[in-house]
Amino acid sequence: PDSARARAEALRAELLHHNYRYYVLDDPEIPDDAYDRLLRELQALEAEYPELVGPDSPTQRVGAEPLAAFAEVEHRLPMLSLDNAKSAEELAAFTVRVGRALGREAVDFVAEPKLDGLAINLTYEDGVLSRAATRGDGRRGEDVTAQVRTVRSVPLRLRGADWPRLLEVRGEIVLPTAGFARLNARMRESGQRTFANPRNAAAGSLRQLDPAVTATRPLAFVCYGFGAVEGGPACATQYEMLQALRDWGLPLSPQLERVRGLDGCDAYQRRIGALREQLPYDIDGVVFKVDALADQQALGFVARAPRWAIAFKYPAQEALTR
Ligand SMILES: NC(=O)n1nc(-c2ccco2)nc1N
Repeated sequence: PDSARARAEALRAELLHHNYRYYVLDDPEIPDDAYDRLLRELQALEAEYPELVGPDSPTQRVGAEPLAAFAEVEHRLPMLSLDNAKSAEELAAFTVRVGRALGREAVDFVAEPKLDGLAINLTYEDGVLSRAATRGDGRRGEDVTAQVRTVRSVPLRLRGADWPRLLEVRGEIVLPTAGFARLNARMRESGQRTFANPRNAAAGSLRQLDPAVTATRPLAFVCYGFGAVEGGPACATQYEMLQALRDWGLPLSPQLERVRGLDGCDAYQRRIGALREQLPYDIDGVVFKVDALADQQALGFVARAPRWAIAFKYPAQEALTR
């Protein structure tokens, strides 16, 4: 059934594109019912010709039967933890230390909000999502592939071209504040325990053995880095690498910026601190990373935290009665 195969491939490509428009760009091109009609046509084709079903098919978001437990997986490269700066003085000390170690005055940093969710590692092989794992202890985490496949802003297949044959993407799964309130209301109605905060709700939703339950939770994904990379374009800076991830269809923080020196970092942390309540999800600070990858290599790490990055933390938000 070559015509069926061709039709299924065309539908898959079209549905992946519309999923990207809606869930990653938040800018759909077609109405929901048109999307559902395409999805139902593909589901019917795949039911008639099961050999057409691939792991990147949008019909395979809510996948297999739940496993009895989570498998453990080892990250190809450890997932780092971040050193904290809790004051403008400590942030200044970080930028001075970095400038001195690099023998340079104004160092460029990549700056972004520090999302307060669950850190995960996505593995794309030949452009197709092959595995997702929690951070765990930094070296080993839990295999949550089936659960992460239900998160619509995680692409099942990379867009664009010349992506690396192996690409590990690091990011945060969050439960946006609006969805968190709706979820707790649903939990109360069904007599279940509510979640204390969106971070616990995201972790609880991902660490559900049954992916069908995860699929009912309004989770979002924002990527902020990469792990093992084999092949693909050579990038000299963190910012270039993040733009490449964006081109391949991965969602980045809208507040991602490049800033210069202490003044740039300080202005950024003030700006995001003023925006904090308006952001759609919880953040517990901002993160600054030295932009040039050669500088990151030169600075290396202390224990597990890199010398080339710092998290500037805000005071904990008053425990809002959500
Ligand atoms: N949570 C969060 O938003 N993070 N976490 C990192 C990170 C952790 C280790 C290296 O980078 N970066 C950002 N934006």
